[in-house]
Amino acid sequence: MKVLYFDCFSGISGDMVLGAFIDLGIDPVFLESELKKLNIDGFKIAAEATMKKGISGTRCHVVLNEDGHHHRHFEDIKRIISNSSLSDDVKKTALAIFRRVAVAEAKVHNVPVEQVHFHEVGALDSIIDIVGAAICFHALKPDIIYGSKINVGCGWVRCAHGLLPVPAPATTEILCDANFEIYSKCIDGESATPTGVAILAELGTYTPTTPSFIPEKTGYGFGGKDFGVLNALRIIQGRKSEPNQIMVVETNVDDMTGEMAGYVLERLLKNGALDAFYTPVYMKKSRPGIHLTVLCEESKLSSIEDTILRETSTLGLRKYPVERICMHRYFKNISTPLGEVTMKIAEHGDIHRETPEYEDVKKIAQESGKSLWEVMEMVEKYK
Ligand SMILES: O=C([S-])c1cc(C(=O)S)c[n+]([C@@H]2O[C@H](COP(=O)(O)O)[C@@H](O)[C@H]2O)c1
Ligand code: NI
Repeated sequence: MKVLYFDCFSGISGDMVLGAFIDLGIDPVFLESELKKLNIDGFKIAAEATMKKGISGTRCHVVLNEDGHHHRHFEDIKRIISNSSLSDDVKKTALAIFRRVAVAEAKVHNVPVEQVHFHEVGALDSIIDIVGAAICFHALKPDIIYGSKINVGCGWVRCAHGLLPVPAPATTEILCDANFEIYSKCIDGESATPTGVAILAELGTYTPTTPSFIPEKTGYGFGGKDFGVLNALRIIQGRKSEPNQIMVVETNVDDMTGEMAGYVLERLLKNGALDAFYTPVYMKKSRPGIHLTVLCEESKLSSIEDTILRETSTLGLRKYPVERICMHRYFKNISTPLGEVTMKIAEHGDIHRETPEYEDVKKIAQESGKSLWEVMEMVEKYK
């Protein structure tokens, strides 16, 4: 299982993310050629291997020519990304990151999301940072990205609105919709930007302490400012064995129709649940209700939580980690006089169990006119 750990000891910005990904091994030529699929001119990726505070890493920034300094609305940005020839996965991730920035700006400036007018954040370099991060993410295909506490800096930052407090209002709103702890230490200035925080909030899972995994390599992406301390995002890449720990997410509802309940299970399984099921319960005021249980990997937690809160009538949910034991499973085909049957084999220690796939047994029973019992007995003789 591939792990990336974003160590945000001096915050995170779009440039720092791209720099760290390139330092980790993403080819800048590949990145630029993918970005050209946006069909917009006026930019170049400048990635330079360099040293800061004696540490080698990569400084990456987007170089814009005159055409690049456009102001855009969220609608324009959505159109550019959707109409590009990037993969659907990259488009989906980039749009989700941008939406976080747009929702935050809408809230801060009290305008509808679609009409958010990006001056700095919407400038071409943010599009490049966000789409670039999505490209790197889908190229590396991590199973999980962990994110540390974020050192956001302190003081004031000068931007198009004037002098704003750090973290900037947009950054703060993005953080309010994420689940990352923030702090400020040793940095006078803005170390976490809206773009950087939105990327981490979308791709990452917060971890208050260093996660347990086997580190394999590191990438340092330098920021452009000099804060006196090392201004870099460090991504540590590593691996850990397949999770034997999964999450259980639960909620109770008593005011959904049966049709809605069925739909919710379909959505949950589509959005990454390992299993999802209902148990009948009696709730307050003796109301018959349903208890929803969802099993999922930690990396799918935010998608599962979102589905439950969006698609059910619940006002909250519970979640907790559980250990699981999985038997090793594989398949083999056997030939019988009535046709091929796939056997599912499950093993654990000295336990060995072979079971015919139900759909194969059913098909043979229907085609031969025999009962399911007779077909099962017949299969036993040929396995
Ligand atoms: O462009 C806008 S509207 C803007 C809003 C805010 C608010 O907090 S509101 C902040 N900023 C600042 O712009 C720069 C660029 O940010 P990136 O995420 O594009 O790197 C940064 O200093 C923001 O705090 C812009
Ligand atoms: Ni703003």
